[in-house]
Amino acid sequence: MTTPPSPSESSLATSIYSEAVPKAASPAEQLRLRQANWRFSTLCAAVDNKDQYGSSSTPIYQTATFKGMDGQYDYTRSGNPTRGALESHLARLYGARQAFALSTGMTCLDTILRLVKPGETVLAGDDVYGGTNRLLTYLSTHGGVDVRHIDTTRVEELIPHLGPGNNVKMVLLESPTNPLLKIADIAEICSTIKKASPGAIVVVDNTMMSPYLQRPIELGADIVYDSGTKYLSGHHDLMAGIIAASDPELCKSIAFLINAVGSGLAPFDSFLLLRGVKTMSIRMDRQMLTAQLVAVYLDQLGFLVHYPGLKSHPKYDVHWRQASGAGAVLSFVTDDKALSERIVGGTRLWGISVSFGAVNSLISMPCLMSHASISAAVRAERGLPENLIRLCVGIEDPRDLFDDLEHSLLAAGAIVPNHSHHLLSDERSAELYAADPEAWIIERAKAFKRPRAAGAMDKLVDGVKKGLGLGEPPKTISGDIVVSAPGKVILFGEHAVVYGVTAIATSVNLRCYAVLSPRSDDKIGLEVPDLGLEMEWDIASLPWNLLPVGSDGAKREADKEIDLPLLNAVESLIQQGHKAGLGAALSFLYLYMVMAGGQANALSVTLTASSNLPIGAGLGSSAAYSTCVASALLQAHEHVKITSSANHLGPRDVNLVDGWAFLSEKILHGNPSGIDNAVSVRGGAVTFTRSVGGRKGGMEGLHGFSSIRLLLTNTLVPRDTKTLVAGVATKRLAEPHVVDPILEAIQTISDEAQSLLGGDKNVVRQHLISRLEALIQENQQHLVQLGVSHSSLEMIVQATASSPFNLSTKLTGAGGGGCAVTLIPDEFPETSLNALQDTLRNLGFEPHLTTLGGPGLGILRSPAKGNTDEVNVPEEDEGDGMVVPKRAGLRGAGREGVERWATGLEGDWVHT
Ligand SMILES: Nc1ncnc2c1ncn2[C@@H]1O[C@H](COP(=O)(O)OP(=O)(O)OP(=O)(O)O)[C@@H](O)[C@H]1O
Ligand SMILES: C[C@@](O)(CCO)CC(=O)[O-]
Repeated sequence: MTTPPSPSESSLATSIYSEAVPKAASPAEQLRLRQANWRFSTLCAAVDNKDQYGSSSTPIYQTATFKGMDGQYDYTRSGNPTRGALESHLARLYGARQAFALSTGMTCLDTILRLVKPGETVLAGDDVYGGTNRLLTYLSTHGGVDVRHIDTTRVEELIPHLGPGNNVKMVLLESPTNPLLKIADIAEICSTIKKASPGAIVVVDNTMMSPYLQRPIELGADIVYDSGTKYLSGHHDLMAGIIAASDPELCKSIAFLINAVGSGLAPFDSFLLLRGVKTMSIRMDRQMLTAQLVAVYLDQLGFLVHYPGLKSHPKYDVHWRQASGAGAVLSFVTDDKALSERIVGGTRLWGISVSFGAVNSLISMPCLMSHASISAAVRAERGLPENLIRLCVGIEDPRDLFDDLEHSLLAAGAIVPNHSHHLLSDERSAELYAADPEAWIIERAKAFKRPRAAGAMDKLVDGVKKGLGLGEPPKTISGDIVVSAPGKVILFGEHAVVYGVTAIATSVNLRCYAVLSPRSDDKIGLEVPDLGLEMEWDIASLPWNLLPVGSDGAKREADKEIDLPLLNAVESLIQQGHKAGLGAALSFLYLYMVMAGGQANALSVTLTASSNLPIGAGLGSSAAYSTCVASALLQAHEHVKITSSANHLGPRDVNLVDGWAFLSEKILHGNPSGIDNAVSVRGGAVTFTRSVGGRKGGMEGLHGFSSIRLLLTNTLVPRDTKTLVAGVATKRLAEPHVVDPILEAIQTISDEAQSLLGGDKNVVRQHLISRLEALIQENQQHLVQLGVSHSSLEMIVQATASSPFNLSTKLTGAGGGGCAVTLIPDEFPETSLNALQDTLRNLGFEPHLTTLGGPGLGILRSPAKGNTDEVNVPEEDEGDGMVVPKRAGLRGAGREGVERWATGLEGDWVHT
């Protein structure tokens, strides 16, 4: 494999400026001619700025109007000095008479298409950008224009449309096409069109190349346009489009339309684009070098790769005749849509995004993202594979990009270690990379292979390994498992509930969400973006030998107690700087192991969890997380199944999840009562009594809760439930005569609250509220006596109790900071509620009104088979409509976006 010539060395990159300098010319003339010979990179950087103060960078003329009637400019819609400077700079780069800067690439196309009249024909490629396709479709349905999509990589396909009497006004080309990197012979098409249809205009969307690599006007095209959002600006910090043309009449028509419509680029964006373009060639050189390596690597691994830098590209010669580089976008097929989703979902450095051309590397599945606005049927007709992955290479260090991509390919099962080749040693890798990057990447790729492309040697080695009981393909799940579970508010009885006192709690509308996704590299992974946690372990390295003999994975019953030697061994595997991360990883890994029951039954999976609950604030974030972990793992082992007809989870499943979530809570909390997980799994409002010392426990639904308004206020003081629960235990041991009467008093409070909230129709509303307020105050006093309040909580108690609010507040959950809950009576005015929230905010707290009650555990049921290929992407907006692999979507959603992410998923949620 040979690397194509560096673009800066290519003759094409310099050809348009190679005028000879005559010896007899004057110094000024000599300078002009020398400048005319400047190469492309020099032209990019050397902006000809004629500012009156000699400013080095072109100033931003942020003005709509200009004074006086006889100046060069009057109104920014018609012209602006910053835009003007950009346009003359770009005209030189495009080798065109004139360049125009517009608001987006699509605005360019819109402007150009206005040159076509109803009844005329537009011939366009069949692998055009989705947005282009959308606008062309609109033109044909609303503008009476005959739009025909043909394979423009085959000139002969154009011929039938150019017969005598044809009405072809415009031919629209992309080369290379996006995302299949097909090549059209621009010069040949131009000459064919000019001969057969002299009046037709050839337009080239040059965005994939930029004027640095390809200048279609020199090849005979009439108009070229580019999305300036891509390589020209290079940082994805602006939107712009450029049109360039040389025919004076065309230039006049385009200028007329831009002024008439008002689509010229704004001054500030013109400034940014002018700044970006200065580094275009240097950015693209770096991007292309890496793109070539990526293409060689994937090709070497046996994927079908589309990239004109590969000699195997069917139109390699045509491309290199008309362009001086292969660009930095490539695509490859995996033959499996789910596999592609796993690859895309597993990368980190390669961001998931539409668009391309910026300094950051991107990965996407065009059929789900940039080309989603083309229907699945049309995509199939045009040979756009659903599993196609597009890579847009940025300027990062190639070694980091390969580490990331390789990790994801391996985890997804797209490649497996190749037994006949060893991994490159670090020294050899460094040596080869420095000496010959292409040789380095070929060697690197040899250590892996595609699973199905096993050679005879591999088969032999695999066979021997299999015979030894090694080398079985890793067990995994068939698709993503998606679950969610709510947090809770305890209204009465926290802490006391640990000792068998009744507590009253309800779920909140804040939830933890989790995706369990398959992987194929014999590893297990955990990603918790809320805690900045990303970990993975080799399944074989887990302490399986510590599992009790006879564990077989058929765990239908949850373990009641924690196996401490196993827990300690698991803990020693976790290197985590902070306590929260340690707890989350420990409970996950422990449950993972005991639920599998042994290595033979272990599944290679990654759990991704994220929550919009404040973590460690007393709202049961750990129980919501535990419920998600338990329910996802139970489904993975098929102990809990959602049938296509079920509209809720049955009691057996609910109890099973609850049991395992409780075990996880034991790891996180030491001695939990079980109320948090009970509410998280079941949702709604309950009274909960733990079974202690032979006394019967139980749980009952409460229905008088939903109409009561509660204000939750987060003190933002971090605390740890485990420590607080242990503190009460110590106090009780030391002073039972103090603690036991408190527990009894709390029982009395819960009893009264239960009868008030239990749906007794005879209770007058006003009486109900005022009694609940009194009970809240009493309960808070008892919690203070137990030593679990905090000065921040007391501040909230006082602020809410003071005039004019006169409200009752107590801590909720474990206390020691965390959240306070305030009862808001029915008649409490909105203005006062706002004033109260302002007061609390001014004190440095975070108040929010929450909806109480609502569903417990939710499991996402995938859409029925048959519909799965039709992704529900809004037609009108490429960006918002993007469908991202579930795991990556959850990872990137953030606290604000997680609920939107969940409701936007394909399928329906089945709740308890
Ligand atoms: N979204 C999450 N992802 C992963 N782990 C979580 C998540 N939320 C909570 N956890 C785990 O739960 C621990 C917090 O539990 P803690 O009991 O201290 O708070 P809480 O459950 O919010 O409060 P309370 O138990 O008083 O209601 C974290 O340290 C972490 O280990
Ligand atoms: C403090 C506590 O009562 C509630 C924590 O949300 C502990 C428990 O019940 O597990």
